[in-house]
Amino acid sequence: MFTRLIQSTSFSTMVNRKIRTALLQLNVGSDRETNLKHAANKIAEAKKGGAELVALSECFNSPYGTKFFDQYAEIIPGGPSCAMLSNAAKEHGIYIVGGTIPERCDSKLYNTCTVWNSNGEMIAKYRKMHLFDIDIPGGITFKESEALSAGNNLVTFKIGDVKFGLGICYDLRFEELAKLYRQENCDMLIYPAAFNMTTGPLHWELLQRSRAVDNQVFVCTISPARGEKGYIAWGHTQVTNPWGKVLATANSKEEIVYCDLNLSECDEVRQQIPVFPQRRTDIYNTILTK
Ligand SMILES: NC(=O)CC(=O)C(=O)O
Repeated sequence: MFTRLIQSTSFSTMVNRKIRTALLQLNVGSDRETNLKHAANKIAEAKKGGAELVALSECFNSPYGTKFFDQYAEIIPGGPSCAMLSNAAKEHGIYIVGGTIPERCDSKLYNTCTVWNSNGEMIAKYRKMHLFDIDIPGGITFKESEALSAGNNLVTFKIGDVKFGLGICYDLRFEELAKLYRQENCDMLIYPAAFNMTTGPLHWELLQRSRAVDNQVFVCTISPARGEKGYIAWGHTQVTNPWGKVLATANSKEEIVYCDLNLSECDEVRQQIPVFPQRRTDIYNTILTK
C-alpha cells in the first residue's frame, strides 16, 4: 500500500482555484458489504491526509462484468452504496465522486457515477454515455450494451470556482464529449474507469494526455487495483495537467494518489496557447453539415 503526494506547478494567488484531491485505487472483491466498508475506511484515511475531494473507481462496490450488473444494481440514491457515500461525505465534510455503481431505474440498468457534497447531499448523477462494446481477438471481448442502457446527458458540478465534467471509462475515448465539457468551461474532467490488460498498456495514458492537451483541462482517472480473476483492471490511476504532463500515476496495486491541484493552470495554458478561440468552426461546421 503506497501513499503518494504530488503538487502541480506555479500556484497563483487565486486561493479558491486550488483543491487537494485524493484518488482511491482500491481492491474490489465480490462481497458488496466488504467493498463498501473498505471504501469507507479509505475515504476516512484520505480525509486524514487532507483531501477536500475524494474520488473512487468504476464499479468500486462490485466486480465489473455484464453478468454482475443486474445482481449488484441499486436504486439511486436509495441503496447501500449511496448511503455509505452520503454518510462519508457528511461525516468528513468533503466532496466525493462516488466512482460508479450499477443503477436500476424502471426496467433499465445504467453504469452511474454520483457526486456528494460536504452535507452528504447528492449534487450530480452521470450515466455512462458510450457503452463499452469491443472485440479484440486474442485480447478482450466485452459488450456492455448486452446489459446496460446508455446515458444521454453531460453532467458538470462546481466546488467553489472550480468546474468539473464527468465521464466514465470508455467515454474517455470520445473527444467530442471532452470538447463539449471544455465548451462548458470545465477545468477538470474526472473519469472513474477500469481499463484492462489489453487496452490499458496501449491507450490509457495516451488518451488522458490527449484529452488534457486538446481541451486544456486537468484529467483524473481512477481505476480499481488489479485483481487476479474475472475482468483484470489495468490500474494506473492517473492525474494529467492541462499541458499534458502526467503528474502522478499509481502502479497496479492498492494506492491513494493525493494531488494538490491549482486549477488556475488551465487559465495560464489557455492564455498562452489560445487554441480554443482559434478553432476554425466556420470551416469545420460547413464540412460537418454537408
Ligand atoms: N472498460 C471500459 O469502459 C473501457 C475500456 O476498458 C477501454 O476503452 O479500453
